[in-house]
Amino acid sequence: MIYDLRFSLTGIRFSSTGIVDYWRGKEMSEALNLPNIDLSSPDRISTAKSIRQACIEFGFFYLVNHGVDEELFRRVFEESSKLFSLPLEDKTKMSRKQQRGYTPLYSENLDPSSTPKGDSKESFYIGPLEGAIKDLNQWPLEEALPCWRSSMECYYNKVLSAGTRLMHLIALALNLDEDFFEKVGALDVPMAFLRLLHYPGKLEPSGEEIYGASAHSDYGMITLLITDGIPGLQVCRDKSHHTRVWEDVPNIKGAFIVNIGDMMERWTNCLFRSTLHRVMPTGQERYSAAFFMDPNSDCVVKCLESCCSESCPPRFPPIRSIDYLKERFRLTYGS
Ligand SMILES: O=C(O)CCC(=O)C(=O)O
Ligand SMILES: [Fe+2]
Repeated sequence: MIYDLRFSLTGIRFSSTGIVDYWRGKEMSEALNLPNIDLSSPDRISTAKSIRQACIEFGFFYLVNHGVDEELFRRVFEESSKLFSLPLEDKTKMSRKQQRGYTPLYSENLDPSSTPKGDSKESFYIGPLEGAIKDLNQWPLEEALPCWRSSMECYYNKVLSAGTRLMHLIALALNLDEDFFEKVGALDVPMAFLRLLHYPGKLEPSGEEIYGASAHSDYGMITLLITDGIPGLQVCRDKSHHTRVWEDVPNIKGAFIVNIGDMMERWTNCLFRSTLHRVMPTGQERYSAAFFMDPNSDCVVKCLESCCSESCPPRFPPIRSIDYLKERFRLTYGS
């Protein structure tokens, strides 16, 4: 028997894979209360401790006082909406190549075990703006969208700078020197991707289970996400449990929602968790922008000494960042 009470935002579903999904909605008092991390706090030691706690407990937190102003968030969403409103033919001219450019509706399936159709979202990726690979980016024609490229470049650079400051605190949170991630070469030219996302409100009727983004964890070091405030994002804190409990992540205006990715989980031998999350369609159109901050291609991600011992050996072998990312993209897109 399949119960699908998805649109009530509180429900239970027994899927064909035998995994039981249960999710808590707004009506219940237990809305997920993620910690707030203040990036500009002068008390860096206490901030690092709070980050450590948040990464162990949730793998998610809000980041405030990060130096990227709300007016720029607004501009990003305005320009993003202009791009997704272009005729499909124009968007298709910028189709995803080398992980840059446009991906159409249903082209990506983050969790093939749950839904064969693919996710109901379209997206646009912007890769590193520095180094030899900067020219791989694709941009809409300036005549069509005059302020588009400059707005996105400005946003990319500002989030990268906030993300780099956050990585210093994450190093402190792991009892490492604050420039540890620079020293291991993760941040020279980080493989940072800005991904604009658009979830259409109305979907064509389908007999299949459709997600905005099906259950997944992010691949890299950290992700800094902003949303337009429309709900839908949910996390499952215990991915290994047979019953998956999904909790809504409320938006906080002006704050980044930060989460730990799989490569950080590998670095920390699962001390910091890369938490499963998804986006449920609510019938409302939704925009978000995820900034995936991943290590420089050649950086080798290897269990930190402070995170392993004889009784707790490394769970993953060392891997080069680019090799790990390529494999994950291959599994997601089939290419
Ligand atoms: O749109 C969102 O709120 C989350 C998107 C996401 O998780 C992703 O693109 O990896
Ligand atoms: Fe994600």
